[in-house]
Amino acid sequence: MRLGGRIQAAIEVLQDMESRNRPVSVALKDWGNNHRFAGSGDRNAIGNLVYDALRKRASTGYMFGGEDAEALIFGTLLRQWGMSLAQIQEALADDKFAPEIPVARIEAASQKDLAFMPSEVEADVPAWVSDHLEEAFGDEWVEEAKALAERPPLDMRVNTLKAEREKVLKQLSKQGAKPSKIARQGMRISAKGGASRMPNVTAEPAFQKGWFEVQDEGSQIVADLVFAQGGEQVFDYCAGAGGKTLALAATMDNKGQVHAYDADKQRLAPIFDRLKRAGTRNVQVHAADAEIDHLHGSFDRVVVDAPCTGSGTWRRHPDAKWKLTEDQLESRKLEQAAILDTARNFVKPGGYLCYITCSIFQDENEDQIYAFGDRHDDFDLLGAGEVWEELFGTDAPKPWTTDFNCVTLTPRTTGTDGFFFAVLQRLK
Ligand SMILES: C[S@@+](CC[C@H](N)C(=O)[O-])C[C@H]1O[C@@H](n2cnc3c(N)ncnc32)[C@H](O)[C@@H]1O
Repeated sequence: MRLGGRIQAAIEVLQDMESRNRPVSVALKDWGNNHRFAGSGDRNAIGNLVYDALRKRASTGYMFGGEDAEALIFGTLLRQWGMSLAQIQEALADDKFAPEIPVARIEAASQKDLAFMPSEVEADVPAWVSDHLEEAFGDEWVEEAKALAERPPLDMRVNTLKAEREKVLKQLSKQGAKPSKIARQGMRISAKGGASRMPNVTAEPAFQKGWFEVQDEGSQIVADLVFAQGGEQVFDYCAGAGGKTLALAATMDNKGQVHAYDADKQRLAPIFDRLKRAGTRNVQVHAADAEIDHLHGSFDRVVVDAPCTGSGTWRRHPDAKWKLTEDQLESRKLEQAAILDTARNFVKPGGYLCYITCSIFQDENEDQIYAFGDRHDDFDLLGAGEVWEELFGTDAPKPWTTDFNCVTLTPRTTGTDGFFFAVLQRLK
């Protein structure tokens, strides 16, 4: 396919997503199934166009006077793919699959006065979200939000149970993998622009052999901040598909025990294959409440990687940014408080309760921790900032922190997805 056909396809995917209220991944997959002739390069380019368009939906819509699919896709070519109108015209000339170029709209958008663009539009977030971001980041909230509207890199974590980072980096050097700036076992392939493709690293023999996992650097860092030590008893209470479980087991060098539990069996299901491939021998998986009741008061560390709005992952899931509602945020907050209150029972006296979210909203983060402290005076909030310096030194990029206790990672500060980490110690 030439660029014209790809543009037309991206417009159709956005329209389909909108009219049938479907996730972007489903609309893209459906388009692929209905257009079997399209090669992987075409699918990738169409996906890039659609995801980039969603990342800056509000600001592009503002420039074009509407958030319709035509405006968003041509706006993406101009703003994010760096093409001029003349270049677009040249690329689409004599392409019978190309849509008509909205020349007048593009010219008007290029001349639009942006001086009065509302902050939430510049930030590319829903209007109701701006208060939450301002609460979290003060005057810097727009810059923080803008960094969440950029393309993310591909991050991987080396599985130290099977390989050393140097060795895996060598294997992936052709793909452009470099050591991460913060995570000690991290590797990164940076995002490039336009129709560029991320390599399919899971097809690499090194992945099949379990030498590395695909995991955002922020997720690796918060797993590291748990500070699990070999020989300890650790409970991953919201284990999901096991991203943190695998990282914890590797940090502990297969010594001690990691117990992995999730209230949702379906989410837990992939963990078994992943554990096998990674060569972990110290993980017990629990899919039923009855299996964990007797574990009260027995853990050195309990990790609550809580269900949340996922606002820290909007670079990777830009459609979720526009679908999130205040009601959903309120529901997540109630769940988080209830899970913390239950999970604390598993911590032994002197042990630690680690709270993680992939959200950047204070109401899901600091506010939850301070409210938990008010409800339970047998827990003390410790300084995660000190653990940070011990693990990553003082030269690495620093997270956002208001009090040196709780830390918030963001694309702008740490170059990672947005994550929150806090640790409390059980006193008695
Ligand atoms: C952020 S995800 C976990 C991601 C996972 N730890 C990882 O690193 O890949 C949150 C998980 O919490 C689980 N969850 C929701 N409510 C729960 C509850 N009441 N008890 C335990 N887990 C719960 C969800 O099923 C979901 O898998």
